[in-house]
Amino acid sequence: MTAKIFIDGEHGTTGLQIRERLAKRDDLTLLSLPMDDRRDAAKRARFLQEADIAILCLPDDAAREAVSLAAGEGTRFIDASTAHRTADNWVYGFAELTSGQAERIAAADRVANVGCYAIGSVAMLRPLTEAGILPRNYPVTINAVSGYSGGGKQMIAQMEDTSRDDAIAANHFAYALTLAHKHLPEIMMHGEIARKPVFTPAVGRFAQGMLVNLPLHLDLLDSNPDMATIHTALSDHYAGQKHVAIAPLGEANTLPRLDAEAMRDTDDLLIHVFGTEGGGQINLVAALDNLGKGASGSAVQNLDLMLGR
Ligand SMILES: NC(=O)C1=CN([C@@H]2O[C@H](COP(=O)(O)OP(=O)(O)OC[C@H]3O[C@@H](n4cnc5c(N)ncnc54)[C@H](OP(=O)(O)O)[C@@H]3O)[C@@H](O)[C@H]2O)C=CC1
Ligand SMILES: CC(=O)N[C@@H](CCC(=O)OP(=O)(O)O)C(=O)O
Repeated sequence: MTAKIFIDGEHGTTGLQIRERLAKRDDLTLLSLPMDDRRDAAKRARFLQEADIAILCLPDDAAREAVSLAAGEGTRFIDASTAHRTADNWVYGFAELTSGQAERIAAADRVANVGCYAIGSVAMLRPLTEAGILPRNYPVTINAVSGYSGGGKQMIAQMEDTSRDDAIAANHFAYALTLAHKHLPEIMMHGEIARKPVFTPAVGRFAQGMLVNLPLHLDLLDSNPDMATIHTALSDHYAGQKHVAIAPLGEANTLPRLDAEAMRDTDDLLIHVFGTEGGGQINLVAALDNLGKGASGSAVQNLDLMLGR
């Protein structure tokens, strides 16, 4: 029997990408609302109740509402919004997070899909905190740049349509300048760090792609590790994984630059360990597509786990 899937918000940026990934699947039946009905609560409720799994690609409040619209109907959820990423009774939808996470997702009724900056950050933090290399109270700094599709339909329009009153002219801008970005609780909880990071995201004039930088002073880490120790800890953590990989050590000597669009149109995340041996510092950099492993790609990976595919 095919599984019934409803993408609530399928006409938005994340929803469209999930629909494209699922379109050719014959093991699924997609319940689909026309664009004009996308905000019709009664029609959404019908599909939310009928679906085996509903994937929510909505703003936070609408995602919470969608869960309540299907209350008691046995629908399983994957929520792409920020609403449930640190909530009790929701499993965090990063299958490679730690041992057993893929199995927890497979068994879950409620999966909170990852945030794009958050998965980049957590993917680098968690192996180091788990290995006892990064003290949980380390003063973490995270700098990142995202493609503008990370801001959804609104930011895409602001970046692409210069005639709009709210058009954005900048080619590259920093934001979240009050240091209170909504991904911070998620990064802290799943990265297992105790001190709030200084997180400065930015957006560039490209549609999809992301670099997340985590610079570290090696003498402030436990046992003053060298670059190879960090590289090994990351490689061991993700050994055998298909969607998370660690680039070879020493790349900094051969790569003149790192393209923020390097992982565009993939569902994979690639971690680099940059620095100079003996230099006392490293910069870990996660490269991903904000709509791939940062959103829609992860959602489909979680869906497959939940369906036992
Ligand atoms: N873009 C990205 O890279 C990522 C996004 N996410 C998260 O995924 C979710 C969706 O984001 P994104 O796809 O970018 O956003 P978009 O704005 O592109 O799409 C959201 C969709 O939801 C619809 N919608 C809004 N409010 C309601 C409502 N009350 N009832 C029904 N439908 C509604 C919108 O319709 P309308 O056109 O009428 O506004 C639109 O179709 C967000 O929570 C976002 O934070 C997560 C990771 C990365
Ligand atoms: C470029 C841009 O605006 N990015 C979004 C985050 C995108 C993302 O991860 O989505 P969630 O909102 O679901 O966490 C932001 O900073 O708010």
